[in-house]
Amino acid sequence: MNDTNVTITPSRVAGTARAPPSKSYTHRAILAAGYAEQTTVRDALWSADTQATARAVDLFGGSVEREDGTLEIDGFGGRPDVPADVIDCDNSGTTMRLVTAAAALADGTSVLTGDESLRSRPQGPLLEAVADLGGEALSTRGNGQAPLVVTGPLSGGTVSIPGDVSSQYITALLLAGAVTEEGLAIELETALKSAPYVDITLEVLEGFGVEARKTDSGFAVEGGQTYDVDDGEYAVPGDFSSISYPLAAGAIAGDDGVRIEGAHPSAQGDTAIVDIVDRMGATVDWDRAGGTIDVQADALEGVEVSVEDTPDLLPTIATLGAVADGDTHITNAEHVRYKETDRVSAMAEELGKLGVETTEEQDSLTVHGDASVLEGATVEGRGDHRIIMSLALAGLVAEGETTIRGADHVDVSFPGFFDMLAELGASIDRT
Ligand SMILES: O=C(O)C1=C[C@@H](OP(=O)(O)O)[C@@H](O)[C@H](O)C1
Ligand SMILES: C=C(OP(=O)(O)O)C(=O)O
Repeated sequence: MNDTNVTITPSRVAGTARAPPSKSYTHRAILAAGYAEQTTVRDALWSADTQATARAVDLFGGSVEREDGTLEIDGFGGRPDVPADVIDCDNSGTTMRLVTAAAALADGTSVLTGDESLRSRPQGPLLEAVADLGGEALSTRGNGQAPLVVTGPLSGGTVSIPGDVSSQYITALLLAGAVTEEGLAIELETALKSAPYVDITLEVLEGFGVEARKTDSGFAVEGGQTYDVDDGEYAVPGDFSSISYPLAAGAIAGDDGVRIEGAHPSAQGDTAIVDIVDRMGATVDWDRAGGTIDVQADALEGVEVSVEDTPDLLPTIATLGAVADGDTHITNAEHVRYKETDRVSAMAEELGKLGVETTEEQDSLTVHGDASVLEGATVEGRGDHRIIMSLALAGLVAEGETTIRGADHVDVSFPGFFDMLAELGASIDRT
């Protein structure tokens, strides 16, 4: 992995692209199916990250079989077995958080690790929550980062947790809480960032017949519940974080229009990208019932956008801002620094190599847009799928050649990304 460089030269794009299935829904559906008896998950995303969650379900005593986009999942019988091996969550934060809480249900000890990026991301608040609930959860280095050692079983109770580091802690506790004896009440110590991701969790739980709810101070889930989906089948909707890339490509280089299929409404906060591209000046039409979005390029103008609810859109918006005229001010962005890379700095520095001026603050990124200054250069993908895909968009308009190093990492969320871009007409050379 990470050996492929991709070179893009200025291109116009046109035609139809299909959104890959949602990564967030797929992770949750795989684990929910692990808690259930037998489930068919249709239209699942099979990417490096979702495969990490499938491996965890296997290690907990379930089984995940794949045929095309369909997963046949046998659950681990309500409570996970103690894994016979270390759980390697690879690059996936969602896997590590969701699996940590699941491991705390097992009657014994689980060990979780991941790649270098994942081993630098914050797990401390979730470890403390597990410990407060009567489990044991340690960072081997004592720095709140993986490798993690988690010992269960915990039986539930009330726990408080910050809401401004990762919403995945809440998701993890809700998914596990449903099969504890006592259930869980989760009290938020701060306002919740990335809140729509918890809405996705509530939607998936409902789909699996599990009741969980918002409370005045946070969230709650009753214990002793059974995961069971109607007709044994769960279907995953299209991914709006992934849709942001063909949508932005159409907005900056789609003179004859780009159509995106598989764009049905769901709880995803990242549907906000449709409105953002519209506000910037592109022509956009979302047929929600038909699940298609049509976008056509136009002169774009800078906007102000809060990414409080939509952290994964920051890299896409930063590239749109670089091509737009005037400043794009991306606010409420501090939690975007805790991803596969510090994406605020990563986008500032890599766009800078293409000649784009930015102003970075702890909680915001301002991109001083001017398409005429974009000039091709060699940029680093930094092992971060969203940085790679967003820099590829900039390559569509930067003069000369833009080479992205380590471009394979798109397989984390969007394995066919460069094929899609090439099919839309982008000039791409892989070496
Ligand atoms: O729960 C999820 O599926 C996700 C939640 C978000 O993370 P945070 O809650 O850590 O911001 C998001 O950035 C990530 O890509 C997926
Ligand atoms: C941050 C992301 O995912 P995760 O937290 O699961 O690594 C992402 O997909 O952008």
